[in-house]
Amino acid sequence: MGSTDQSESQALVSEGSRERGRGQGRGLHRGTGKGWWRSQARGRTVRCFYCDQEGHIKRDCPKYKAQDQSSDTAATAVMADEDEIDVFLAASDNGKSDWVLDSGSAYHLCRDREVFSTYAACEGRIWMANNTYSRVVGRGSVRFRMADGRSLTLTEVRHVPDLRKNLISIGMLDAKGCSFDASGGILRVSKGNKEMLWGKKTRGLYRLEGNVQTGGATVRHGSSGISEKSGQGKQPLHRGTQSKRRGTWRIRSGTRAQGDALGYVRKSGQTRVMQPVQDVHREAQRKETKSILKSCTAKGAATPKRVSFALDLISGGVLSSCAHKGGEMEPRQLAKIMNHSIPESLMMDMKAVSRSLLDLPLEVKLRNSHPVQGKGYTPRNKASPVFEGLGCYDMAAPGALDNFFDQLCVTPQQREIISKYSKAIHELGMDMGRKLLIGLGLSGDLFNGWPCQLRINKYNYTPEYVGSTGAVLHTDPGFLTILQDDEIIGGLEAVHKETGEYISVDPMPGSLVVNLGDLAQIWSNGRLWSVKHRVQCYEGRVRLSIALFVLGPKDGALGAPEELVDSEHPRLYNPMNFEDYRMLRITTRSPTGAIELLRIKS
Ligand SMILES: O=C(O)CCC(=O)C(=O)O
Ligand SMILES: [Fe+2]
Repeated sequence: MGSTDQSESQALVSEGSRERGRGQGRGLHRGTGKGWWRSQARGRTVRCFYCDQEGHIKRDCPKYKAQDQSSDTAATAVMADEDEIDVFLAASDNGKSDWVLDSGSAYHLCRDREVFSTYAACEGRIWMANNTYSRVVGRGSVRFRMADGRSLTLTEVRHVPDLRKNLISIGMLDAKGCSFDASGGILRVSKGNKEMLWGKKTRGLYRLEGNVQTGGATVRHGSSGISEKSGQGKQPLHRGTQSKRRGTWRIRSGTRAQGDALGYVRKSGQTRVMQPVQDVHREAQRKETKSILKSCTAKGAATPKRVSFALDLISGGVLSSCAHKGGEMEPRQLAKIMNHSIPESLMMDMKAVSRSLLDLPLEVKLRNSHPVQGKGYTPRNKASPVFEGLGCYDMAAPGALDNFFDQLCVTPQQREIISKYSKAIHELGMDMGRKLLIGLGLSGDLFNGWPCQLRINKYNYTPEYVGSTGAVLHTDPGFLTILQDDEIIGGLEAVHKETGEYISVDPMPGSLVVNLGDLAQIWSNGRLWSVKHRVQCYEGRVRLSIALFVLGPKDGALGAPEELVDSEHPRLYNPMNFEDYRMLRITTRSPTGAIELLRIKS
């Protein structure tokens, strides 16, 4: 992918991590988040990221503190829930700690607070292979004494009290440059030509040959995420304070678990073929996503909240017809689509190109100008210190992309990728316009000739911003938005229409988020709803998203067509032209409520 951001490859499952401590993740983005930006962040009105009340921050939140203290209880409660393998390993834990290496987990996960040698409480969630979330309550380092006496520290370990299995993520090790070799029932993990750790196969699980070290010995953090000390004097292998069930870390192999169906090593004839771990994860994610989508589109299935908007265009039908329920329209606000027409490789290439464009010097980015504010480059500014965005207005119009390319001195190879992606995403948008009409019992080419804007959004998050807002609560003023959000860093949150709750729209690699804007609500006479959403900073790492905004017709006002207006459905909104509506929102400073100004009083 040609990315320069080392942090981005670390996670493949979704996690919203909102840290209390400051230690983790620092220094990854040197050169950003310097003094001026920090002072901006400090000046904001505070809102608790845990209970959403104003006036205090999460660290001081009484509810957060209460849950934090009760996390030990939660960890104890899961003891009764061990499966057979866990019980076996726990029972055999006579002075040895059991750690499992896992190709299905995107993070190192540990359920025991007391084994961490460094620790910062945080709040987040992690998507598990059984399609549920578990709470992340902290992160830090865990030290091991390997069987040969070397000391090893695993960093960036998430503390997940609900966990049934403690896992060392092969994906994370891979992202840190480790290589793997499995033979004779031993899995060896090396870095360069140095062996870092190894696991022995027991009942299909590779168990780390080493012991957790607790206590105050020095911890040295390596940039690789694993640090190593050799030749240390003997230390107690296992402290008396450790519980029996501590440290059941396994290496999962082959067919053992749902999220792990592929294993990390494939055999081809007699030759062992190492499959790129990232590919394995992506495949596992795809499978997981599909099964979630299946479960939530299945008849009568209880839909878990986090995927309540999930929608599969292939199995679920078109956007709006999918929203029909018992003949009645149940408007959808936001959908996550898989199985769309855009190849994942193209999405990733576009992300890589976008990242490099936003890494250009400021003076170059400023050349992406447009007479209308917000349609070209939006630099970071006082009101929005983390956000910047590049824009190509009316991207399907002749010459628009070429102009964008010239402004930013885009290379021929980058041009090809952007052109391909723009064509594909634009076609998808147009297709959705047609399908929307079909879903409403109409026909035609709804979006034909409408200007669309391509925008590449970058959120320059650093740890100081965790818990703050990257994009304020808003609705999109246009008709439809198709977003390729960050495949790793979450943060997009939509407001549930009925409950008013924030629902986090978590990353799912390969998926696109589709949401409707104000113009869709006006045009559909209230059958479709625009969704209020915002972007929060969950992690102090750069977040990147690419949006296609289908805006509105170039000329003339857009209102509900006659077919959607009758005595039972009187016209709700006065028609309006997109640009006028956009100005109305700006002048009335109404990023969410301007549509009410168009409501026809009955
Ligand atoms: O970056 C995102 O995830 C959402 C961006 C967004 O809401 C917008 O550009 O309107
Ligand atoms: Fe938006």
